[in-house]
Amino acid sequence: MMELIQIKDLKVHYPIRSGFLNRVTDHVLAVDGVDFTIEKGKTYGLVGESGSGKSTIGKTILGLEKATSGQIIYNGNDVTKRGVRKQTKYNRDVQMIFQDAMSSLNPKKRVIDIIAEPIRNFERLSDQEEKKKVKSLLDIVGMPEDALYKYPHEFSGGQRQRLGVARAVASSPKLIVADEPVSALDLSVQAQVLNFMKRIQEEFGLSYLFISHDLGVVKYMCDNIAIMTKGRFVEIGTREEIYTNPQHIYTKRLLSAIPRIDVPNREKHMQQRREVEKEYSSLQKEYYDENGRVYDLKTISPTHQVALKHVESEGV
Ligand SMILES: Nc1ncnc2c1ncn2[C@@H]1O[C@H](COP(=O)(O)OP(=O)(O)OP(=O)(O)O)[C@@H](O)[C@H]1O
Repeated sequence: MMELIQIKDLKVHYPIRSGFLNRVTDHVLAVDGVDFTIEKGKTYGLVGESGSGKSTIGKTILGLEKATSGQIIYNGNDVTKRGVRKQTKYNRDVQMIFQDAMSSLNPKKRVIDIIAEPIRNFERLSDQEEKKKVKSLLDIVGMPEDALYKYPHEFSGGQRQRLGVARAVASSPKLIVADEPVSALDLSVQAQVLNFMKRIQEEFGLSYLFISHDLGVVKYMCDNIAIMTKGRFVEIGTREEIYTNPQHIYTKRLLSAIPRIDVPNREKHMQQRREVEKEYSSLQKEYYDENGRVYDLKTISPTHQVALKHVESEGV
């Protein structure tokens, strides 16, 4: 395996301020100690429900949020340090695609300026060269040349997402953080966008960090997957492992929630789902870690890095 970027014991805690002195009284443990590696040319999926900390990991890798502790190692450098990101090609090598291309594309700018922006940040091209480059990027994402001088509102949601991808690949990145890239799109358009994201991945040898709450989409896109809840990974594995042999009740529960449209198996699926829900709700025992923090069984897993000690419900 060829590793591109390594995340080590990453924690991102947001301060909560209160009282008339506006003192920090507590912290949201948005990301609370995760380890993973994204390989070259592969897609790493982060799955979990709203608020589990997925976006915070993405933003911290992009340098938009500050790590509280831990390391992000890229080409041997720890890029959680701002100075390191500036000195290296990191800011150029790591780009993003957002869920909502409408709000991430400047409505007052024309397509040529939107897509050329990352190029302008990193290299000086003549107007001619720049135009040629933007045209080729439009071609790569399957958009016509006459898009050059149009504005974002003149396109459909799927087309805007293509423009977002064209901008993300403009600086020839190595990694793209894609945060819910298709969630706002119609199902038929989702498939198109996912397919050309795959095509571009092959063409450029790109890696993706693919963030989604949709296990159907993740199965289609991701080679390795981490299931997240409350700032921690409860299960990590290859696509095969996660989908054919899920270990953690939380993963089983997410999988059983994928809607089934094949009618003959629907009743069987509903039965499995009821069983998972029953198992999930019957787990009342609690665990605590070395700092005395208490966890539900729901939120920890066999792969948990911290040695958790078991507390019988009656004993606490
Ligand atoms: N700037 C912030 N200040 C304080 N708390 C924050 C901030 N950003 C996120 N949080 C909190 O951190 C936790 C993780 O949020 P995050 O957005 O990473 O989750 P998520 O899994 O991406 O969810 P979603 O899919 O809804 O975006 C949540 O409890 C959220 O309320």
